Amino acid sequence: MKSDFTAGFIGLGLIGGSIARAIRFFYPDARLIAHTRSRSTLDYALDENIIDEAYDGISEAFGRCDYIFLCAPVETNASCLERLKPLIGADCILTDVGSTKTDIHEKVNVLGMQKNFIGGHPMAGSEKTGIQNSKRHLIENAYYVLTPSEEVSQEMLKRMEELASSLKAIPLILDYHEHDYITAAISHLPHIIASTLVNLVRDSDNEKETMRTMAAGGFKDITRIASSSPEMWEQICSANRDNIIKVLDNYINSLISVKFALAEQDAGEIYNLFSASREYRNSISDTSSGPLKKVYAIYCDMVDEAGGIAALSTILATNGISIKNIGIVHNREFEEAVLRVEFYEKEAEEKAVALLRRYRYTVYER
Ligand SMILES: NC(=O)C1=CN([C@@H]2O[C@H](COP(=O)(O)OP(=O)(O)OC[C@H]3O[C@@H](n4cnc5c(N)ncnc54)[C@H](O)[C@@H]3O)[C@@H](O)[C@H]2O)C=CC1
Ligand SMILES: O=C(O)C(=O)Cc1ccc(O)cc1
Repeated sequence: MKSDFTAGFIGLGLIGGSIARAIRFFYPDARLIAHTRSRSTLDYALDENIIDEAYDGISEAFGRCDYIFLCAPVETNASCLERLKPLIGADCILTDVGSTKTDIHEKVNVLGMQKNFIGGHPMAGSEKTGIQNSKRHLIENAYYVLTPSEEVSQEMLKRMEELASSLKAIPLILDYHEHDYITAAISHLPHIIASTLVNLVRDSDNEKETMRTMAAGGFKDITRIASSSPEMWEQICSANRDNIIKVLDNYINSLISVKFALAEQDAGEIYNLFSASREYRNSISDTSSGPLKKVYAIYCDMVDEAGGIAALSTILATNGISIKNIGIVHNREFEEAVLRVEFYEKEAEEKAVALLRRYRYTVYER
């Protein structure tokens, strides 16, 4: 794969910005061009050296691209295809990052653009939006689903897989219908559940807002994604309506079963609910790839148990590194107890490893 390619971006927020940053880092000779809705995003991207050229519309310049990434909300991505059709070259890989795939594939089929289109969906991200929150590490170790059109050549698909791998993501080829059923269950329904739960609490609260005040760990854990972009999620839900309705029906039935079990005082059934979910949830690794938050943790040999935590956290704090979590771990993986230190982001983890090694700590990265 050549390294001096041109990549175009339409939409340059959390996901587009993160992919552009990763390309800039791994391919310093690549040329990056972009169009987004707001001029301030383009100016920011130019100032931060994320892109080389900015355009206020989908101009002829996109005809020079070896890759075009559609990184706007899903309806906007599909609506750009018609304008791109006469511009793109025969070897251009046209891809998107949208959370739904059937809608855009159907538009590609109608327009006869199957030879160029490989659907894409990096299974990474967060409730945040905008290029200011983008990070070159965002897609690292995350599955990057690819849904090639039937007419895409093996050579083009290989190029796209190689690009995703070289940006440190893990390509995973899926049929686009299957993709949309899977994401309805593991991503779209959970967003609906989080938002309806938050709104239920808001509507059930008293005037003093005691529920809001007391809302604790578990509630916050499962409702983080209720802070996601309404514009983006309305479009995802509309585009994947049929699949979401199917899994929503199953979910409503399971809630009704819980209600019956409670009414019937069926303790066994309630116990089974929690024990089955515990077993399955524990089998999903928090460090594995996917839309679950990535964990940036390191392990250090303890120098002395009593002052160990204090000494290490002082070294990190005085060097401007924030700790998300710190604690002593005893398990079979390590001979002696070790300190587990968790960070908010990859950069902090990398800085801490280098720093602690300079202080002669033995550091394990897992
Ligand atoms: N947020 C997440 O965690 C993930 C989102 N996605 C998908 O990625 C896409 C982008 O999402 P984010 O980056 O999170 O959103 P974002 O809100 O951070 O960025 C969206 C970008 O699209 C631009 N845009 C919006 N309407 C436009 C228009 N009409 N013309 C040109 N540009 C326009 C905005 O200016 C912005 O640059 C969506 O399709 C979403 O389904 C995929 C994986 C994860
Ligand atoms: O914030 C989270 O945990 C997410 O679920 C992020 C996310 C949002 C949309 C996607 O299509 C994929 C991942």
